[in-house]
Amino acid sequence: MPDPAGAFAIETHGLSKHFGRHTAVDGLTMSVPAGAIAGFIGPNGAGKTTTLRLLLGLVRPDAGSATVLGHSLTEFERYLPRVGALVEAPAFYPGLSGRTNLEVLARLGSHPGSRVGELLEVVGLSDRARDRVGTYSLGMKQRLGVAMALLPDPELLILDEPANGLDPLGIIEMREMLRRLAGQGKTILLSSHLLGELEQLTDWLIMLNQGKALFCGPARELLAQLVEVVVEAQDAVQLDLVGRIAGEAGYTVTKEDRILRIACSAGFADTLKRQAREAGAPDLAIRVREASLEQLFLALLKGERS
Ligand SMILES: Nc1ncnc2c1ncn2[C@@H]1O[C@H](COP(=O)(O)OP(=O)(O)OP(=O)(O)O)[C@@H](O)[C@H]1O
Repeated sequence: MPDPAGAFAIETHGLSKHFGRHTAVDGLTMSVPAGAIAGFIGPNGAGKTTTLRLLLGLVRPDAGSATVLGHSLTEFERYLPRVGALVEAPAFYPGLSGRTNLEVLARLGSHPGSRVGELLEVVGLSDRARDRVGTYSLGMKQRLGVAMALLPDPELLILDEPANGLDPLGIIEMREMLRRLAGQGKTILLSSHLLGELEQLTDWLIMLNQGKALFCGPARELLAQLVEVVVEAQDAVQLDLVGRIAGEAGYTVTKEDRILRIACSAGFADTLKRQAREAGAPDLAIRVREASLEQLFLALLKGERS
């Protein structure tokens, strides 16, 4: 959980990065509280990887400022030793075992080699630690990449799509591992397109679009912005009527057999119930529940584009 003292592990103010005439990060202001598992979401090309690379000192900003673990981006040598990252596909020696790869990296980075066994355990690779990395599956390589990021025993972990290419079991294992690491007090910032996964894992969310933050705050707060109204009826005419009311109000309506799902504000859910009754559709079963992160994501993007 985020640090109750309210300290931020990451803060950016008006951070910008251009590539030629293209603006990848556009005056981005965001924060990640210490101790949080923060999800970084946004459509393809929103600027997530570029932001993570800026935070890691891999590219320099054109404007704006940021602090990581209390130090300005310009003092990256002061905070980078306390940060573990998996941003680009990690490079390993394919002919060496997972264990030897980590031992070599520990020696190169002057990290204690005694941590290697423990880290292989943490990422669930102990059984295959003596096999050559060239024989590892994509998921095993991802987990070895996380072990590599953990070598310096970092306070902050920055992971770009760590569940990329993992099978469902691998995704669950990654989730449990990240929870364990957060339980040790580490701050984790991870980008992902797996919104259902982030919904289960994160307590803080940053949603990026075209290099700007559409939302930055507690995940609960974002999820509370939208509800899902589920309307059931035997009579298709009544369902169509409700669908029309919601559609005319600009909300997205999904229809499945005799069920309508409408992602809308809590206030509109009450309006919808009343209008449906008044319009002569009294036999509807209407339930209101919290919307999913995926619905919110689509609603926020739709709002931006309209
Ligand atoms: N080195 C670069 N040179 C030129 N353009 C770049 C470079 N890196 C990123 N971009 C551009 O900046 C924009 C943001 O890219 P970025 O990789 O940060 O997005 P992203 O949110 O991580 O996307 P995805 O979800 O697809 O990984 C894109 O339009 C991309 O083409």
